[in-house]
Amino acid sequence: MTAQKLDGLAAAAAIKAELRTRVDVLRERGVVPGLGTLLVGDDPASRSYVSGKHRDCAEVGVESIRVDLPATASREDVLAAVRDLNAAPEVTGYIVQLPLPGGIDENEILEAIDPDKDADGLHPTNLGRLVLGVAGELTSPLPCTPAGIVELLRRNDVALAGTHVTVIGRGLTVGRPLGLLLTRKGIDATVTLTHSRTPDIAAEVRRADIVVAAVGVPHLVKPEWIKPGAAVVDVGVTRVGTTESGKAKLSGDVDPAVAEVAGWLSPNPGGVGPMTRALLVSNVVQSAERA
Ligand SMILES: Nc1nc(=O)c2c([nH]1)NC[C@@H]1CN(c3ccc(C(=O)N[C@@H](CCC(=O)O)C(=O)O)cc3)C=[N+]21
Repeated sequence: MTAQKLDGLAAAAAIKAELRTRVDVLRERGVVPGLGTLLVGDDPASRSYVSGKHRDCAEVGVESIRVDLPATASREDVLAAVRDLNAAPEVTGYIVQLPLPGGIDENEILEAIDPDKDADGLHPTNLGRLVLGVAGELTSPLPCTPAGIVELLRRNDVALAGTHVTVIGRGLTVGRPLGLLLTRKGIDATVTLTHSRTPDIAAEVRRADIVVAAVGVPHLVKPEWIKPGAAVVDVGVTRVGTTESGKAKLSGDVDPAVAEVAGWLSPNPGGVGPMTRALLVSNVVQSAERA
């Protein structure tokens, strides 16, 4: 057996096509959505992610505003840049690329973002709205990777209601908010949220209908762990070296042999990454529509 591919590039392209129509409607009303990015330092992976976000915006007709600070920037420099982005009328939503260089308190920076311009859905007010709103429509921005995972499954007709989902990883951007999202009314999955101190992760994965791996441990998830036919979503990426031509060699959290047991598998790259970016643009368009 070989798993069906959860194609993130295809799903992201469909979402971006839908967003383009919404952006055209906004522009006719004189509203131009704009995404700001704040990047501190020169980590090559972060640079490449930020460039990808600007490319997506251009495809959809969203303006983008790029602010880059050197790795030596102080807490005050970063807070000043955040205040400028909060005040800039052409920025309808923005992100502060994580991780920030050591010594800068990320939570303090996230709290300084205007929640109405929080394109990542990581401001405490918006995370709080996700906690408070178990049912009904949420108009606040959702964290992009969790929302992208749910969209990727939905667009591939992988049912969520009544299923058991095991999430590996409790990080701020994926595991923790994903647990909240999947247990909302209308989605109705049952979630086991595992982490580095979980005694037997393999046992928690074995009973899952859907597995989401978001830890950044190369090939952690083994085929013997997977219930035959389960859907497996590979989120983590780790640089494991460089090719002869100098390109980064990347490894996901899922052993490729899982494809022989799983019913669905998201490739990595080409799975969750493009979905994260599409949902980011979606948050920016949504905030421009609200304004
Ligand atoms: N405030 C903040 N928000 C984020 O959303 C955020 C962040 N900080 N810090 C880092 C992580 C990582 N992340 C990725 C997004 C897209 C790809 C992506 O599109 N990857 C491509 C390949 C990468 C490439 O071609 O360069 C793929 O999976 O196919 C990867 C990683 C967002 N993050």
